[in-house]
Amino acid sequence: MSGQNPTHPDLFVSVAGTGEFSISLRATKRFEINEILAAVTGSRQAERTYQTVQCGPAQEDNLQLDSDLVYANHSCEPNTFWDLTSHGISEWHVRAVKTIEVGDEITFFYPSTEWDMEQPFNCRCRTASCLGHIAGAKHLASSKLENRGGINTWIMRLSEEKDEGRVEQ
Ligand SMILES: C[S@@+](CC[C@H](N)C(=O)[O-])C[C@H]1O[C@@H](n2cnc3c(N)ncnc32)[C@H](O)[C@@H]1O
Repeated sequence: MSGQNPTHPDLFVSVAGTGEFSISLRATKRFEINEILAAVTGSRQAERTYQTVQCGPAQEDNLQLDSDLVYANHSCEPNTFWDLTSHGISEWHVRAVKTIEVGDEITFFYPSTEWDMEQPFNCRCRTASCLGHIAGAKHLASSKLENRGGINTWIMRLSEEKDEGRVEQ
């Protein structure tokens, strides 16, 4: 749980009870734009939960993270991209898309990995471009996803197939 046995204390730690969320992930070092924070590791599982990260186009493509990355919250203006596009799990990683200062919350855009979330929520990221309800990419227009960038390619593909009426998930 939060605060116990941190997995990457020199990079980030989970913090309980500060700000908007019960648990959030905070940087313990500064990261430059495009710097890789950490590998995304865990075990594949068929069940999708609010704590899994989708790692491919199928309903069964889910990853139960085995690190403090599991505490990363969603933001509509995130400071990281979770690149799970490569076929090899060993290449999956979290990359900074903004400069991240020590103490900043580390966030990512959940619909960049999640097609249809198990547990949608009303977003509390408080950013100017907040989308409000976050339920996964399936519930967003593909044009919106395209314009913002930082979306895994298989999510973009599902979104285009949905536009063409070819996906029923
Ligand atoms: C994997 S957990 C992230 C850590 C979580 N904050 C915790 O306390 O365990 C994902 C859950 O955090 C909450 N969450 C994450 N980002 C959020 C946001 N921007 N607005 C509201 N709730 C959010 C939602 O309940 C979501 O299902």
